[in-house]
Amino acid sequence: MIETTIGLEIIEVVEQAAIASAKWMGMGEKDTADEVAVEAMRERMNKINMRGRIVIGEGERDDAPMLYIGEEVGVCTQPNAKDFCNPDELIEIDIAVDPCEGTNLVAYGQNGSMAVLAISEKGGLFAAPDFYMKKLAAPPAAKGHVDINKSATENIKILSECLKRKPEELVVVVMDRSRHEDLIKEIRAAGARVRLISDGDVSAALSCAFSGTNIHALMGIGAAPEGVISAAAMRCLGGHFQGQLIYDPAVVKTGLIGESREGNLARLTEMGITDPDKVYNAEELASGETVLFAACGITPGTLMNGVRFFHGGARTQSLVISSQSSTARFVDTVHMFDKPENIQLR
Ligand SMILES: O=C(COP(=O)(O)O)[C@@H](O)[C@H](O)[C@H](O)[C@H](O)COP(=O)(O)O
Ligand SMILES: [Mn+2]
Ligand SMILES: [Mn+2]
Repeated sequence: MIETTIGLEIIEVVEQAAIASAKWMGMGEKDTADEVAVEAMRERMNKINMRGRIVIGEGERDDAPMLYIGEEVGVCTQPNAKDFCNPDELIEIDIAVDPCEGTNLVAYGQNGSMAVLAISEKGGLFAAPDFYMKKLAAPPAAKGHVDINKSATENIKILSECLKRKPEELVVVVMDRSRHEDLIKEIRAAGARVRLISDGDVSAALSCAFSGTNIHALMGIGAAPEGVISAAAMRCLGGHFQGQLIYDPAVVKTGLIGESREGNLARLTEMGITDPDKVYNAEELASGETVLFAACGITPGTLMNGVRFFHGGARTQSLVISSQSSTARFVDTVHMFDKPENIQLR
């Protein structure tokens, strides 16, 4: 239902955000790389005949005025909507966005950044606070076998059995943060190899669902909003994803959560989260009947190329995943800005 309503327009949404941000690649200005992506994403989204509401957006972390949580997007949410569409005929949809996932990666010209979003019917995406989240992602063959409550050692053994690989043939992605020192030691001691990333754990989670990426698991703590977006993709792809909110500042001493455990717990209660220790699986974080996910590479990544500019145009690569049609479409697009003289085949 959602897929036919919005069609392939969401590809353009992530493409426009990625192109805008890629213009700032390597310029050392992370805020600008982020802002232009947000603006481009919002502008294109507001041209779609839909009644959308942002449930995960820019607001909390960056105090940004656009694509904030609760913002209504789409032609059919505008005051003059009735001139263009019949809003009553359209279902309301919830949208989780990260227009520039990996702002540091873009600013410093490093791999793994993307413009990304997830969509579902109203209430179909967990409205996660901008807290941390402990995450475990793994390939479909290990779904339901690995478990975030088990130790990394146990999970590596399970992964090894499910994927029919020796531990040393496994690669686990972990964010390069001091909070992961013990985790990294444990993974290595269990025989698996560790790929450390400075940012961009959505790309890492997603990569677990595709064989051939040489990424077999994501372990450790990243941001909760990115966890929901990753879960949306993993749910559609049948991959394993679990997430658990982190509210205790003793676990992650800096960053997204407040300084008091009690204050953080109170905030979760206010948001209606009654069991703060709950382990959510992909189907709970993205529970809607229909879930769509779209991403476009800004800088090169495991699954998608980054934006490549040429004289008069650009080429992008996106990934659109739908639970409705059970498809994962890799979309390669040539954008012709000024009638380029030369369009390369690949
Ligand atoms: O790397 C990330 C940054 O995202 P963005 O702000 O959109 O560029 C995310 O993939 C991480 O999940 C997460 O935001 C990060 O782990 C939280 O930041 P930190 O406190 O540096 O670990
Ligand atoms: Mn992000
Ligand atoms: Mn971002």
